[in-house]
Amino acid sequence: MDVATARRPSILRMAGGAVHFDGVKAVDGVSIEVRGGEVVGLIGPNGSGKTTTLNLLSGMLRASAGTIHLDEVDLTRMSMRKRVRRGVVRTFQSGRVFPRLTVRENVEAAALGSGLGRGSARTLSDELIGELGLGEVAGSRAENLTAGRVRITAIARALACRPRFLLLDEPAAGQNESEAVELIRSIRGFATDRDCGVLLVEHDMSVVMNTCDRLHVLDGGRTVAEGDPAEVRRDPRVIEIYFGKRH
Ligand SMILES: Nc1ncnc2c1ncn2[C@@H]1O[C@H](COP(=O)(O)OP(=O)(O)OP(=O)(O)O)[C@@H](O)[C@H]1O
Repeated sequence: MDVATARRPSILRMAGGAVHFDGVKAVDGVSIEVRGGEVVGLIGPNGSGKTTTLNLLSGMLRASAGTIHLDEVDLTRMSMRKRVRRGVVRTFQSGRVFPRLTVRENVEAAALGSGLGRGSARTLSDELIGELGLGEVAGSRAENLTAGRVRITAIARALACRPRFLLLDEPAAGQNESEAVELIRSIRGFATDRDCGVLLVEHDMSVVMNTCDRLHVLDGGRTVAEGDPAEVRRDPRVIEIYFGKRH
């Protein structure tokens, strides 16, 4: 590609982000970035600050220190709603859906809400439903689904918003390892096709090893390692956290 015309990927970036709760340093000076089209795994033991980092990036929580930018735009003090309008979309571990609507209606509603017309919303939701393996429950009400399927429906809704950056809180919770890997690969396919950056929280190192472009490891609210998954896997501090005496 001609270097002069090559498009620079968008970047969502937090620099020195911090938040404390009653003296607990939940996140303590974390710098993290995600580029359009890449999938970054945010991992670490219980209580290491993963969800809080997602909350800071999405605007659910305000940082007590540090900055958050989407390219040149300062998001640090911007509300969650405004960040969504700019394309920064977060999902929740519990999966948030309309229980009385069918899976298809849930996904279409999100696509319509993002400004697509009826025909395009239907096409996109059919595509997402197929890709995420929801075809056989497309006509079922969300209230009748298993917890795992509700979570995947919530992910389909988030993708239907056509995000520039997607922040996923344990998308594969409750799935076995091969289902988890398959789900993250599907999300990855959409991210790559649409130049969407994904930051996903995951407990399980083996799930993220083969599905993420980069890993960011937290412990005690601080970054202990980041980079290529194979390198991170060999980092002595990561080995200590995941395979050392503490576990
Ligand atoms: N609203 C809150 N009030 C008080 N303390 C909080 C709050 N939210 C998080 N914490 C504390 O901040 C620290 C980081 O929590 P966080 O939920 O971000 O960790 P996590 O890595 O996502 O953990 P897990 O893997 O268990 O979900 C923990 O010590 C937690 O108890």
